[in-house]
Amino acid sequence: METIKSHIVYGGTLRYLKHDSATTGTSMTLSVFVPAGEGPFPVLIWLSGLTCTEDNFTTKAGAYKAAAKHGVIIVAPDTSPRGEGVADDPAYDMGQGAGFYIDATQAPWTPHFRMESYVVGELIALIDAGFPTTGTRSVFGHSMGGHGALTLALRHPELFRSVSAFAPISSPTRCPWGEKAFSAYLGADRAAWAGHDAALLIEGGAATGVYDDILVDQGEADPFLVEQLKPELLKAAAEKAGQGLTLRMQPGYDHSYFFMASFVDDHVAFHATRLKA
Ligand SMILES: N[C@@H](CCC(=O)N[C@@H](CS)C(=O)NCC(=O)O)C(=O)O
Repeated sequence: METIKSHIVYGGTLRYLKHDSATTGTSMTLSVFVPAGEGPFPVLIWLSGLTCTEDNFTTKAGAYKAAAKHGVIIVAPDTSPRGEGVADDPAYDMGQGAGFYIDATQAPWTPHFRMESYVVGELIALIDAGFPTTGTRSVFGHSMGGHGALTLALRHPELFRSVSAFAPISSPTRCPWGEKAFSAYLGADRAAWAGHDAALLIEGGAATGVYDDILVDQGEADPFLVEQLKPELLKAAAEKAGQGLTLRMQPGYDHSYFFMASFVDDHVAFHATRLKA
């Protein structure tokens, strides 16, 4: 792992890092905040949305004051493999910057687009080997990364203590962003899609009894709310399955990091409580 740059913030150390990933077959970038002190500290993984790199959350979310206060490491990976020789698409919602936290099964995406395996395998191992962690972790994210946080937590409940999301794509099999990405990365057979749909996973009882509560914040003035995000599908699924879900509709807030900065302290506290239980 190579350190690109490092800053002290709220007494802790924030590093931008780069490493060669065996999973994606590319160089991958990430940021890691480690609080002051020797630790060990629990880990909170952040997954960003469409068009983002590790930098958007790191510079805009304002999460490190709360992370320092609660003694939590925060890791923010890039949203996809990148570089020459990596498949891409001119659209903002496909290809580089739009990895959707799944392992592609279709050409031309298969060799590098393996973001599920990257996050739950290599990234977790890298952090536990390179930093003073307790070996416990939680996950949260925004939009495409909210979908990533929810689905990875539901698919791998043994790896995470808690999960939360901002404006998640609640049911990618039932919205244009998800239908487009899943068609390309997973193919036309919708049977392969269901296992990567948070609402369907919850409805099917994927992690019932594992997570006491799932915290979701959603801005009511988010331009993607009705067509893409559909938190009502998450809510209906949770009610049907008896899954704890706190969906907070936030009047006036949009889809931006200003919205997330306004509520990120609540999310860090939500996870810190569960990581230290
Ligand atoms: N049309 C927008 C859609 C993408 C978008 O809103 N991305 C969200 C995540 S889904 C984001 O976090 N953008 C980066 C930022 O606000 O820093 C764009 O191209 O920026």
